[in-house]
Amino acid sequence: MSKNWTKETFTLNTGAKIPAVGLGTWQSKPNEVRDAVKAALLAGYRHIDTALAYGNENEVGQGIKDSGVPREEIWITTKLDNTWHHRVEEGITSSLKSLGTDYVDLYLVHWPSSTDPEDLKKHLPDWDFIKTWQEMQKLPASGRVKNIGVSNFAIKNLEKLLNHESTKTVPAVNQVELHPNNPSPKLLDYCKEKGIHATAYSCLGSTNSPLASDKTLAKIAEQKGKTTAQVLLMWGLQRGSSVIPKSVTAGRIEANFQLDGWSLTDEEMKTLSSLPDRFKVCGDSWLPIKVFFGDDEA
Ligand SMILES: NC(=O)C1=CN([C@@H]2O[C@H](COP(=O)(O)OP(=O)(O)OC[C@H]3O[C@@H](n4cnc5c(N)ncnc54)[C@H](OP(=O)(O)O)[C@@H]3O)[C@@H](O)[C@H]2O)C=CC1
Ligand SMILES: O=C1CO[C@H](CO)[C@@H](O)[C@@H]1O
Repeated sequence: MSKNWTKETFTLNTGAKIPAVGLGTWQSKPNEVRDAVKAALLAGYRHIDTALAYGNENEVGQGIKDSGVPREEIWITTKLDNTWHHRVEEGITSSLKSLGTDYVDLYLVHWPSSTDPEDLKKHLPDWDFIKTWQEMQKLPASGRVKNIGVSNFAIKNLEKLLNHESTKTVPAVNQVELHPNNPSPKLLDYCKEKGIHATAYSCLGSTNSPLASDKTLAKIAEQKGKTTAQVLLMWGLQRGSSVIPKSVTAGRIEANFQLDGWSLTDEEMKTLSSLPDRFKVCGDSWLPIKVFFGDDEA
């Protein structure tokens, strides 16, 4: 059954409603991201994804103000950087200041890696993401963070977190890489079972996406009279994940939001979920510890 996805939300375990489609901003360059955020909000987007690590929170905040859309109508997600795990309070304070807002709707632990700021090849010896989550859990009481969640958490990391005695708040969201070349059905099922909403990042396969030349995807898009990007977004949405396509190109920002009143059939969904190729945009080789264990793949 087709939906009007541009108005649709997913309800989180806190009762909050995250808009199904958002704008990604990783690799959106300075002087581009401000206009991209404004263009997206004027096109109807109500969800913007950023991170301290992207170095663009300031411009994202400016784009939001330029748009004239009231703050309370917009869902803002930002993320705690790996080298800030032992400074959660400072991390959120810095992000709020850069964004020029009093609160964010969602604050995520960007990776389950407490990286030593003095040496990016090292993990902090006395700090892991369990301690980080203890600090994260304190944030909603202040009103400066409406919901807390995680990102890039494989099942093994989620199990460790959920089974720890200090975990009182189940993450509202796990933001992970999801596209037909990295569909992660086991991880998606696990999140669903635990009441954790999954947001799909690199949902188009990111920059230089191998999916851009996938013949099966191209055929489905042609048959439906849609772009391959629109089909990829619909595939993500129909699996129950919110999607956050990044673009700094006005025409693409608009086209990526044309997701109302059509759908993929069960057969098309199955075909796209069974593409044989596998690739990951964001691996863990750059981190001091392993965070993926294969259970996010499959
Ligand atoms: N939590 C995490 O660790 C991560 C989170 N993310 C988040 O997810 C967002 C999306 O992921 P990202 O990796 O950026 O990649 P996406 O899968 O969103 O792809 C972005 C790329 O696709 C291009 N593009 C966008 N729309 C179209 C279109 N309609 N037709 C053709 N090309 C198009 C963009 O180009 P152009 O801009 O030039 O138009 C850009 O090169 C990020 O921006 C970030 O906010 C991403 C990675 C990791
Ligand atoms: O959001 C992100 C974009 O990619 C980066 C490099 O892999 C990461 O910092 C992060 O996952």
